[in-house]
Amino acid sequence: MRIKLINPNTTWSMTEAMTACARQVAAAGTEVTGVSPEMGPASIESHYDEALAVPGLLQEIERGERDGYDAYVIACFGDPGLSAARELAQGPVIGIAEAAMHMASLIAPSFSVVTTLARTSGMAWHLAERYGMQRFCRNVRACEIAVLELEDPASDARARITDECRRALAEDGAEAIVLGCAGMAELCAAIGRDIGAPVIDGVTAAVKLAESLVALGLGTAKRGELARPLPKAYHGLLREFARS
Ligand SMILES: NC(=O)NC1=NC(=O)NC1=O
Repeated sequence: MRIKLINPNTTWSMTEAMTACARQVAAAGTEVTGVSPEMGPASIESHYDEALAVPGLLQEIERGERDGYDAYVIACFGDPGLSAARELAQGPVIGIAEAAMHMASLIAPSFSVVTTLARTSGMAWHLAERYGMQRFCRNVRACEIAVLELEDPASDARARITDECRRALAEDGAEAIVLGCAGMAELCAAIGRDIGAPVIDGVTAAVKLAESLVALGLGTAKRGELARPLPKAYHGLLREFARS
């Protein structure tokens, strides 16, 4: 099977890192292709960034449909454009926040999210509510690390994230941790060993969920809300999004 992993931000080094993590867990018969859109923000740290990431993301979904991909992963913790992407896709489209929260709920009665900037915490709380995860989610903690700082070898990002994870276990009563950024995927295993508790990265969780759904012959339900968008005109820069 072929899975298209879309990092909605335009930082290709981050795309390559998360795709490598995805390929490490992918089954033998699964081909994972990682891409960033041609247009969009270098990182997604606000509602504004998220809104401007969606057109490029949807372009990649449309291209994926044309190229015959079996499933998609939206690899940004805000799950940007998830429902719109599901309207375009025949196969499953999995957001990393939804995937990580559901996986955490299967192995622990409670989890805390450890994320980047405090200003994105509200978005994580909103997703927990939207996904019915309020009774599991004990807290959303921010390390005040910019997304692209995660890639800086000179940054103390791993130490700061690990310390916040420890505080989540001690203070929130969380029994598992959900990493709140695709850029943290490479740190997941090491942090899990350091803190002695399950740490879930949404990128790898989403790849395995996508694989499972495809293996079960399950795709996006296309009868109602997630049916293909209706044909209509789109103007200006969005002109190319018109479909017959
Ligand atoms: N909470 C986050 O920082 N999410 C993210 N921003 C990105 O650019 N990628 C993410 O996963």
